[in-house]
Amino acid sequence: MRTYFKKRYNSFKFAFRGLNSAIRSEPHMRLHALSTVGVVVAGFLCGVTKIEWCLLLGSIGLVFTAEIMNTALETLTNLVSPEWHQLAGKTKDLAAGAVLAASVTAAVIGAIIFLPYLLAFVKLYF
Ligand SMILES: Nc1ncnc2c1ncn2[C@@H]1O[C@H](COP(=O)(O)OP(=O)(O)OP(=O)(O)O)[C@@H](O)[C@H]1O
Repeated sequence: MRTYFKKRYNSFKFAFRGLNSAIRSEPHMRLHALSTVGVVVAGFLCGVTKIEWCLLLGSIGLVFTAEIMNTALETLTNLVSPEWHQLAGKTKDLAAGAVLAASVTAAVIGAIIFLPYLLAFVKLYF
């Protein structure tokens, strides 16, 4: 039982190490972190509903997950194929495509949620 908990503890430790490494070494991750702060502040300012919070947080998680998987695949590709190879390029392009798909989805969800609040604000004050 003690070994079980020790193993789970180590798994979390390694996972947090990966998250920390991604945030420290990837400029895109810092951009995502900054966008996250912006979205959370905007969410509080607009007073978004519970469902809207869930959609926003889900989108944030989706983008972070895609970016970390992209970093993992880039790192592995650099290890396995540091020299130019068509398949290495394809792997990196696919991983980058996943980040783009997640980011566009998050941007559209953000626009659907925040635009009505923005329009209401504009109508009220202008
Ligand atoms: N070993 C390789 N063989 C073939 N093409 C590669 C290789 N490495 C990179 N490429 C091509 O160059 C593009 C950019 O690769 P790079 O490793 O610079 O990724 P990046 O998207 O700039 O990463 P970062 O997230 O660090 O900015 C890849 O998407 C791929 O098309």
